[in-house]
Amino acid sequence: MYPVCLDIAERLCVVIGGGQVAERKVRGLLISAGVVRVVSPEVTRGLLSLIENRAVEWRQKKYHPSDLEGAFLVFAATNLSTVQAAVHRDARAAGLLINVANAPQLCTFQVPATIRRGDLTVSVATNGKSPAVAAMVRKRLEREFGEEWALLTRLAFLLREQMLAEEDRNMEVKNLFQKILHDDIVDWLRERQWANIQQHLESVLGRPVDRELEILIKENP
Ligand SMILES: C[C@@]1(CC(=O)O)c2cc3[nH]c(cc4nc(cc5[nH]c(cc(n2)[C@H]1CCC(=O)O)[C@@](C)(CC(=O)O)[C@@H]5CCC(=O)O)C(CC(=O)O)=C4CCC(=O)O)c(CCC(=O)O)c3CC(=O)O
Ligand SMILES: NC(=O)C1=CN([C@@H]2O[C@H](COP(=O)(O)OP(=O)(O)OC[C@H]3O[C@@H](n4cnc5c(N)ncnc54)[C@H](O)[C@@H]3O)[C@@H](O)[C@H]2O)C=CC1
Repeated sequence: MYPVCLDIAERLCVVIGGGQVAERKVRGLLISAGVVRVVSPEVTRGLLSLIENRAVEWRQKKYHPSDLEGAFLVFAATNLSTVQAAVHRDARAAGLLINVANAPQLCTFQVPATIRRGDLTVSVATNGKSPAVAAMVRKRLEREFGEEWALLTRLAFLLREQMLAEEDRNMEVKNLFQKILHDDIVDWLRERQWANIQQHLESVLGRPVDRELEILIKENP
């Protein structure tokens, strides 16, 4: 398995099945701004409320190959192995990326356990060997990585944007971030110790960082 981050914004993701597993996949897709179509005679309460809010399209019927038209990603998440096999076969034939919830060996992609802190994403996979271990590691990461990591990522982005706009930059960016990113800055961000952050950044960069900090503070008072 080779991990990648897919841009699914505004792309159609078709989920066959409407149980708990389908619902979990749908929620993950919506977080990443995917356009979701669910095909299933029945759906969970959770899916129903997403459908009622028009966050998800529902084809209230059994799977038919035409349901895959226009898809970028396909998920087979029914409880019937014959349906699972048919969706897998049709998606493969159409050259689509396919996740088969009951058959890791048939998946062309698998879904990792994931935490998100702003633009920071941490995903955990076990090559399909133990999703429960993946979920366990995800829970640990949730405790270890708080919302301050969203701030750190945002701040680094604001600083990096400026660095990349300047000339003679490549070596510099790497060296500067080695100096900027240490454990203390994570603590300062958690505690909103803006003065310490400002002092540290200005001593490394040798320039004022009022603009970047103003943006960050406005977003995270
Ligand atoms: C291959 C893969 C395909 C895919 O779905 O993408 C797959 C396959 C299977 N899962 C099964 C079971 C469970 N899956 C979970 C949970 C999750 N499963 C997820 C991913 C994956 N599951 C992919 C591999 C990822 C990896 O590399 O590890 C997570 C990470 C992501 C997500 O689904 O969003 C999400 C946790 C999210 C989180 O908590 O953060 C739980 C726990 C629970 O439900 O609480 C159980 C019960 C306990 C257990 O079995 O371990 C079964 C047996 C079905 C049966 O027996 O009927 C199969 C089929 C098989 O293994 O044959
Ligand atoms: N990959 C994963 O993370 C996990 C996978 N599984 C596997 O995922 C599958 C689904 O699990 P659950 O959601 O718990 O099952 P479930 O029984 O709650 O839901 C099955 C869904 O499939 C729908 N369905 C049945 N026939 C259909 C058809 N012809 N066309 C379209 N939809 C149809 C049903 O209406 C129902 O909504 C099972 O095969 C299970 O073994 C189970 C746990 C975790």
